[in-house]
Amino acid sequence: NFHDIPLNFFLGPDHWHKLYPIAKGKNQSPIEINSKDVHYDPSLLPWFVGYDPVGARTIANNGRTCKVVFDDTFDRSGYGPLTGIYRLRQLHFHWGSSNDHGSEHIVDGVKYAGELHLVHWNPKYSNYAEALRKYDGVTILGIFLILAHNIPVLLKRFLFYLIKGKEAPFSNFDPSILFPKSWDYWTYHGSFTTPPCEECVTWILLREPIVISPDQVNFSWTLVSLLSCLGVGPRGQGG
Ligand SMILES: N/C(=N\S(N)(=O)=O)N1CCCC1
Ligand SMILES: [Zn+2]
Repeated sequence: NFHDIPLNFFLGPDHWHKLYPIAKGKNQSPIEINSKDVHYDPSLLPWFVGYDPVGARTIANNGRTCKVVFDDTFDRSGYGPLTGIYRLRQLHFHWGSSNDHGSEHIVDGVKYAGELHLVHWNPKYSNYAEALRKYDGVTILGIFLILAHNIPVLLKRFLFYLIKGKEAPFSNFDPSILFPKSWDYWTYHGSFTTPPCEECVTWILLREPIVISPDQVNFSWTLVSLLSCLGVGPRGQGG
């Protein structure tokens, strides 16, 4: 619940280590990617994904972001190129108060307007909580967002429709429809970017950003979120 987040969280990253010592670890995310320091690794495989749209369960506004939760009780959705198939658990967005910042990772000094994160965990562990304690427990797919003019206002409006702290049914959604054309990626080993900050994350960051335009946000998301709040959400063929 929004109010359960300890005050420490709101005091910002410099204070997180008081509750989460790992926040001062050596593999903390986000990082800045400098193209001149990136090494090509021929052993890395192209990555693939197979999301079952029926796996989407709810959409919620936790007061800080919009989060879509998926059914991760069995191998319904997964992706590589890591060892084994990781299960999609949730996706969420990061954005700023204007289009010149908002992403968590920075590329050659560029802050994108936002960043979409798809959080997956390794089912070789018995559950998500155990996966958080393992080096190869979690992988997060990060996609940079370029927002057309005045999108932050529209995103805030979208969040407004998802009444703060309210969760609404949401299904029949395949996140891969949001993916860019190129699936070229950078990868590194890091952590969650907010508490608990565990260093259990293999990051896969797509080099090509996606562009979100007002009509997309203003119409589809708002409509979907409104319908979700009213419990009407997209379901199967019924739409
Ligand atoms: N920081 C996080 N995800 S992120 N921004 O690193 O993808 N999370 C914290 C709790 C569950 C996900
Ligand atoms: Zn995130």
